[in-house]
Amino acid sequence: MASSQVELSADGGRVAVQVEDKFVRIRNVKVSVFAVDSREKLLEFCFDYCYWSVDPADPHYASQEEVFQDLGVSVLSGASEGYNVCLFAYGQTGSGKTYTMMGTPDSIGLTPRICQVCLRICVHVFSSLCSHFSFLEIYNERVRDLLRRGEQKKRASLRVREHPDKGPYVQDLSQHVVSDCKQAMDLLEEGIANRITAATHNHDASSRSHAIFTIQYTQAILENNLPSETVSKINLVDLAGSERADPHYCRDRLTEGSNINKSLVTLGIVISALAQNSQMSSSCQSINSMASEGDGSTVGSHSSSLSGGGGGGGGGGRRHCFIPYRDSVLTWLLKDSLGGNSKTIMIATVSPSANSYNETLSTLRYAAHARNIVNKPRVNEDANVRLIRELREEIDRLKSMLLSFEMRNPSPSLSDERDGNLSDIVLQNELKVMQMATVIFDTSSQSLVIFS
Ligand SMILES: Nc1ncnc2c1ncn2[C@@H]1O[C@H](COP(=O)(O)OP(=O)(O)OP(=O)(O)O)[C@@H](O)[C@H]1O
Repeated sequence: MASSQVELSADGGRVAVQVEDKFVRIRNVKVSVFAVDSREKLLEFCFDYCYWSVDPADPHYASQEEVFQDLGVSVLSGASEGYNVCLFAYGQTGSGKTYTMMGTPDSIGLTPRICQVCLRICVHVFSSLCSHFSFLEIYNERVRDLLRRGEQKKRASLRVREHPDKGPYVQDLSQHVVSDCKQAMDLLEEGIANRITAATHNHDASSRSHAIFTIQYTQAILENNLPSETVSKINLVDLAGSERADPHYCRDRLTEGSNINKSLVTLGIVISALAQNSQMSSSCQSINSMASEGDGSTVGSHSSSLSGGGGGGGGGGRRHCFIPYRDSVLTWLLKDSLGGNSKTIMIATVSPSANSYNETLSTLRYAAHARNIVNKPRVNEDANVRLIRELREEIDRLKSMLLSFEMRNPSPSLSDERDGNLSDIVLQNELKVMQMATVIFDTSSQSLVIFS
């Protein structure tokens, strides 16, 4: 990209963005090379992956396949390990969010590719198990089902509710069982066609809503000789143009402007608060680990209690920020994806043109913030199977304690009482495990498919 300063972008502006390996550089072309002022001419950002996809003839051009191999494959591997995964595209209008997430008929994007592979895995590996798809849009802070048919279609807006364990969800959102690729592609096309779009100053089919496509992916596995189900959720999100967070945009469409604004502005607040909390936790952890390095006897205990502290407490006497997830429908629905039980990837799409300098810089800063967030994903395993595994681990731990106790105290009179207590606990746990294992076999023998 050595010649990028003199290249012109599609909108006639000078190319102001350079991509090299994991770095994106943005040049402020208004600042003269000789100027002596406080404005910076070149700013650099580092991300996990950076792609250049302006001109297919460019040797550095990143194809949809390349993006899928990096990001789509990690979404699928996260889901197959039992994690919730979220991938969302953020950027100004016309910068390529929908192209990246959905693609075009000639160049399909991440969502159809992920669906296809997901279904292939379900069909070949899990024989009769299949995935559930749903597709919604958030428009003017209202949730619309993009896959609702017939009479039900008339019910315009759906309610968001929150389950104490499963988190926020959309009540009455249609779920579609899909068993082959054709069905999946038809559903995707139907949903995309139902999305609200409009012409904007630089994009004649601009998405005015935030779209969330969800795949619920169920796997049956055999763990410690017990059948178990893990259910992972893949959220694929195509946001409306980020300039809608700017109060000066869309003055003529006041209602739409202000509502889309609300979701995107709240998203910005949530991301920066989460990044701040994550940084605070990591600095507390390093202070604690430095402290415990000086006092070798207690290594580990402090740092593990801190990392388990969730979003509220926090150590070191400093308070974690409140995260206003419920201030907008988008952040409420993506609560887990943004700061909880999910492996999340943010794709920031930018225009290479100098005409979009401010918007591009703000998108890159946004993404740099989001990169600091540390989520706490966990495998969504069956609660009973998890309990059995924990009890078995406890039994093993108690048995080894008993053994070492007996070895250290050969005189029976000293250790009798303690031995008796430990043996009782081991026995009780073993009984619990047996009872639970029987219940799981009884209730699940009809519904689970175990792959060989
Ligand atoms: N990397 C790319 N290669 C080829 N065409 C692209 C690429 N990125 C975007 N486009 C094309 O540019 C146009 C705008 O892209 P797209 O619809 O993805 O923008 P967007 O960010 O989703 O915009 P909006 O927020 O307004 O919906 C589309 O015609 C799309 O096909």
